[in-house]
Amino acid sequence: MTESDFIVVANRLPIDLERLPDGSSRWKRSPGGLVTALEPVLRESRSSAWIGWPGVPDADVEPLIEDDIAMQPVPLSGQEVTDYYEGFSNATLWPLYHDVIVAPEYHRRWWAAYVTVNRRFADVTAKAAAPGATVWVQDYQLQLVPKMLRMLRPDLTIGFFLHIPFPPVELFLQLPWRTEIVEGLLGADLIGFQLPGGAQNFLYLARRLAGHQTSRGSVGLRSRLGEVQVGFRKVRVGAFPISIESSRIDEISKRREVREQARELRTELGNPRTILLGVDRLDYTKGIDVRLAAIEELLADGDLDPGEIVLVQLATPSRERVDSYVRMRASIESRVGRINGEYGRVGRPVVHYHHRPVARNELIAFFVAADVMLVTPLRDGMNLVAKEYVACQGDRGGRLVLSEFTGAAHELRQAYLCNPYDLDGVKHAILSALTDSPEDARRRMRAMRRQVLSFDVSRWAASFLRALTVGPEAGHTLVRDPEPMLGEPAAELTSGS
Ligand SMILES: O=P(O)(O)OC[C@H]1O[C@H](O[C@H]2O[C@H](CO)[C@@H](O)[C@H](O)[C@H]2O)[C@H](O)[C@@H](O)[C@@H]1O
Ligand SMILES: Cc1cn([C@@H]2O[C@H](COP(=O)(O)OP(=O)(O)O)[C@@H](O)[C@H]2O)c(=O)[nH]c1=O
Repeated sequence: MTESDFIVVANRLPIDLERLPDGSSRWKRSPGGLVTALEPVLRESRSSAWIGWPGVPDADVEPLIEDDIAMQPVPLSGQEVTDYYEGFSNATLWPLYHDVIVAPEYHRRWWAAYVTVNRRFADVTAKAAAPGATVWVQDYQLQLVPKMLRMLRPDLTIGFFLHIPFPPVELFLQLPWRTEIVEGLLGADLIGFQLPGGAQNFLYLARRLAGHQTSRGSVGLRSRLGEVQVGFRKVRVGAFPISIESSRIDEISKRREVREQARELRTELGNPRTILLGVDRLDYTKGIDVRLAAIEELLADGDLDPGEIVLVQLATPSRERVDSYVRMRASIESRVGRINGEYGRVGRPVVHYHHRPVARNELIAFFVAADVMLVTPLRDGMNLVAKEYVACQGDRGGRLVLSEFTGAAHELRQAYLCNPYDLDGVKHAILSALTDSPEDARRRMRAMRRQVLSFDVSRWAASFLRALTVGPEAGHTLVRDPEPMLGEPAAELTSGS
């Protein structure tokens, strides 16, 4: 592989290797919003590469070019998939960073695998980067890579972006390896979070846990970066809310064939008066159970007529061997069965539940067909699905019910916002969305479309990379606390991110 000037390093490649029963294999698109967001960024930049895991254990894959993107696979053994990916990444960090919705597990063996795999990613990147290259490390699976890479290649410019929430300080402090993680991240020149709250939580930890001087002023969106003084280096910390290819999705949603596909979907669903839609990876953070519980109660209360509405729930399989995911799937599927058993008729279920990935263009037809989109996570870094729905609405007044605990809710203020822990509040938001006047719904949607169409994914990438390579607006005065760490309550904490 030739050396690259710009490298994205992520746990996954944008394509996953799929092993077929006949022993052959093929590539398919990887799940999740990280890939959705970064794929267009990389497709547009020359002399670039994407370093990541090809999605299956023990895959011996040569570097390849796919869809104009040069890819460098990093292999993981079966045991590493268990300990680093399913274990430390998705049964320790993922629940810890998502408000401990399920209890995080702390195992030294998983941590050791996390260190080993992070080192492998750093080694591969150090070999692939041209002198003075820019490297953009992604997400919670690779938080040690910035420091490891800086030690190997001090000539590189290193950025890091966290796609999931950075947790409140009190929760982060549970982590036995908290200082190593903070110091790992501080190997970067710029650390990006989805929201200012996450950046501020991190600044607090850099000061109190690692004893560095940091700025104290508040961090702004894409501006007013914070700073951490690490020896002679200044590390900047900022908030860069991620987005989507808004105009492309808008354009696809207006195509005649997509509109036709949306009409066919409505017909296939029995021409209900109202189509409600949920689109998620099957993850306990997404609050699929919350929206099902709300719909079940609204049906029981007589506020929804099962003859008039259908809920389509598309649920992509995700992390299927992690215990909490296995339990959540069983409980969601049993609730779907109960709702249909109670309120469906022969050939007319109320909930259409599909446990499979849906291709992007097909998904857009669902967004066009849906009258009400239900996005009810208990916590979510951003939630690109909410933005994609908005981008697909054209001049229609589709209605978005949106959890306050998503990153997207900080930008989409005109959605029907709800607290997913307050079931009555969720029911109320759904009923408001259903009964609001068409003019009001259109007014809300117009405002959200302005936001989504102006702040698209290329603007997200450009703002991060400009701050990384050119340098941002100056930060604030640096301050060191008299006593590094611990135990005392954090006075200026912002919860979540
Ligand atoms: O790779 P997986 O374990 O299958 O998980 C898929 C991805 O899920 C997460 O996505 C996040 O990134 C989105 C884009 O920034 C954001 O909108 C969403 O809120 C996040 O949950 C995860 O962070 C990725 O690393 C995974 O690839
Ligand atoms: C269910 C489903 C989703 N997609 C696409 O995946 C991403 C999901 O991104 P989001 O930020 O909402 O959440 P996570 O990253 O998963 O935590 C979005 O672009 C969806 O359009 C898909 O292509 N197919 C699917 O079936």
